[in-house]
Amino acid sequence: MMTVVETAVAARVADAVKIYGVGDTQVRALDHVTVEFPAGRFTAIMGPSGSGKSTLMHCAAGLDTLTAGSAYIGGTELGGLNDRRLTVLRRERIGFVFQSFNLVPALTVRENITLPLDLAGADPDEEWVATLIDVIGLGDRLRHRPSELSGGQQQRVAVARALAGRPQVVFADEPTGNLDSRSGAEVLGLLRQAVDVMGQAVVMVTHDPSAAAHADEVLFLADGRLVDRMSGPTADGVLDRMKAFERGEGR
Ligand SMILES: Nc1ncnc2c1ncn2[C@@H]1O[C@H](COP(=O)(O)OP(=O)(O)OP(=O)(O)O)[C@@H](O)[C@H]1O
Repeated sequence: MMTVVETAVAARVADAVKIYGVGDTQVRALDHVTVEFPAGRFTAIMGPSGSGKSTLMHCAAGLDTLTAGSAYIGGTELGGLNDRRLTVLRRERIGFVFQSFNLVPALTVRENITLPLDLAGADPDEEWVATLIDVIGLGDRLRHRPSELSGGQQQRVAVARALAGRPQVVFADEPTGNLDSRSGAEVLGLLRQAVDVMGQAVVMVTHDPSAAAHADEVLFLADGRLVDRMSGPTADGVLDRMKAFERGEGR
């Protein structure tokens, strides 16, 4: 019997076009982008300001809709879903980490972590939640509110929340943008662990070459197009590539 080895795709966009505005003010934020985000891999998205990184992430995650082309989470095409089903899909199959943490102030650390499961009406897998709490190192802070935590601690809670439902893919938008380098490195280490130990798919937008160096692959966007990719990135390698783009090479 033949064995077919397939890399599962956690998320992808095909021939994605996103146009904002009309007439003279029209902006083509994505210009025929095709990209796959494999399961069990950490992908970073880089590029100059305005190159379409956030747009790509938002459209891939069903937070915004494409003008043309298609976006999939696993085998599900997002364009075919109504608002209600899209909301359910985001809640059950995608984890989000934002630059500004976005924890619920009135809830405790523990309640924030299990919030996606509570909203989905799912019973938390207590063993899994305990593992996550252990990994983020905040076991003694479970009854605290977000305002009682440092930025780095809050972002570690946000990562645990994103992982709590074992989603098909985690999208992280500048997760280290508001953190000092040490807290940032802790958060990146957590995301890396989620990929290596849990087989999680992670997609991260970042401006920071040393953050991107934690990924398995870096995708480079310029003017809404995918212009390059780098496997096994190093911070220096990514920085050199970014500088080359700024000089206008390789477009
Ligand atoms: N809601 C919107 N309305 C109009 N234009 C928009 C909108 N959102 C983004 N754009 C434009 O689309 C282009 C891509 O924006 P996007 O935010 O995806 O870039 P980015 O690479 O994430 O930038 P940054 O690194 O500055 O966050 C930019 O020219 C931006 O001005």
